[in-house]
Amino acid sequence: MGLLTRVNALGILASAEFAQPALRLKAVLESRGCAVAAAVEAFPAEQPQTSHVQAVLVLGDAPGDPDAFKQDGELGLASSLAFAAIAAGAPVKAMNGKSGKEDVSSLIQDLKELPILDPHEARQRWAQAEAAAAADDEEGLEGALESWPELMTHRDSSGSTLLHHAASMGADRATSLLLERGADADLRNKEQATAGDIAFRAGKQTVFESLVMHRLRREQQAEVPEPPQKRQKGADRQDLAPDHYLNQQLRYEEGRLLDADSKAVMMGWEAPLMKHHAELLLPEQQLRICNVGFGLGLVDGYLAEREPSEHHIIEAHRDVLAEMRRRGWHKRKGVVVHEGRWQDIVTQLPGGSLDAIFFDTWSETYEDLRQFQDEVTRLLAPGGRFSFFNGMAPYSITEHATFCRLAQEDLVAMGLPCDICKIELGELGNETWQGVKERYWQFDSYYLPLARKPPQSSQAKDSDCLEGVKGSQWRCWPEFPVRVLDRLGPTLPRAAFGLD
Ligand SMILES: C[S@@+](CC[C@H](N)C(=O)[O-])C[C@H]1O[C@@H](n2cnc3c(N)ncnc32)[C@H](O)[C@@H]1O
Repeated sequence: MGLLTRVNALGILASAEFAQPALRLKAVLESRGCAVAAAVEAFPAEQPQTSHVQAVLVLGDAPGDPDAFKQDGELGLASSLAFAAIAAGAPVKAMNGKSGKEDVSSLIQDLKELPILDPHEARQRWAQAEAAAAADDEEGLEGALESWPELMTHRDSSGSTLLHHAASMGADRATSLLLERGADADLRNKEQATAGDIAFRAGKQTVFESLVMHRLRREQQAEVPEPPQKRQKGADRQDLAPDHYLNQQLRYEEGRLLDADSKAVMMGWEAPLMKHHAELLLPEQQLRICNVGFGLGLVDGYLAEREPSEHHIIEAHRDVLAEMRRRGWHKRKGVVVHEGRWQDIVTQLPGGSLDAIFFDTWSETYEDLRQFQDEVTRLLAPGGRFSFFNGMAPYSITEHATFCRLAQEDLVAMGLPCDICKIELGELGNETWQGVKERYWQFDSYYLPLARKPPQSSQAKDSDCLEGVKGSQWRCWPEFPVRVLDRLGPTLPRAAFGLD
């Protein structure tokens, strides 16, 4: 009861037998100024009056229809708000059975009689918790959360949670406490920034790292991978099936390769990056390289300049293969073009037959990259190098750092420690993206991964990652790949990347 008088946004999940009490309760709460997102089984839902809820009431026994709350539309929206709040640590109260119905009735009665919470008092409670979070006052914060658990899911007028405030001040103990209590680190404020993004902007490395690692551990524990976050260049929310892309007609225009939907498969601005990848993959002549994904042929051009003894190219798209033929790649000395998907080709290449591998496909997810990495260990000769276009999750630096670290952890587990070379890319400018449906990159810094298979001989130097290219900076494993002082440039809205 105390809780219901304090929250100003409540979620209700009710089974059909509790429909009437749930609707009466909703009406009385709304009359007291509390926004309600009610998902009532078998009852048409109204648009929730709120975008987040602070506490959840579960009314009734299990719903008759197991999928009752998963539907599209308002019912599903209201229930997903409630489930998200539960996941974010919101207090939950359940009432069921005959006594539950009686309890709801008396609750309604009591609410009608009770004075409405003084908004000034509510603001004071929030201010107290926010100050404790920002000051890294663990005890004060714990006390506030014990008394008012709904503060865990409260948002202020900027849409920020306590975790955002702790992160902005670099309050690491408060951040850990909030995360331990289930605070949702994915929540975005009105500027679409997560707590991690805020820590980055505020220059708080320790808190940034702990939020990234928290996100990473969740990712690793997720039974079902979360596709939108595992976004390789171009993979869209639905994770386009590769066949779909392969059946599209592509067009080469003004230094770009576009798909049928005008999404950019590859763009000329990546040329300096491709050059860096090529230089680092082939530090000397007469090495054996395999590149996956020809695109504009930029990286292959730079690789060829370094005179490899064998140059394998795997390419799946007929339009790209036609362009390669037109440009004479099939007849080049030392070049072997493998026509088809890498998934069907790499297993046929002999183990230990390559000194370097580059991977840059399109419309594939992190899972595909990980699957490819399984083959890399087998294909590389001792001392061999592996790199890939690192365009993962470009819409948020926290997400990007999470995937950089995930890839590093996956690679090291396969015996391929991976260093990161930070390249200053500079601002790309809006004009770069004109005529392209969605962006696939935004940061002024690029985190180039270079994994190496340990050499057999003990004489091999292991410091050669530090012989970086001009203007580069190395973060050698296990150093953290992203630093809060790295220049990123202005942050773009997620819509620029085709996300909500
Ligand atoms: C981003 S482009 C590569 C750009 C290239 N690094 C360059 O420097 O121009 C991606 C390429 O991967 C190809 N591709 C996509 N999926 C593939 C797959 N499963 N196997 C082989 N090639 C694939 C695409 O057709 C496209 O040519």
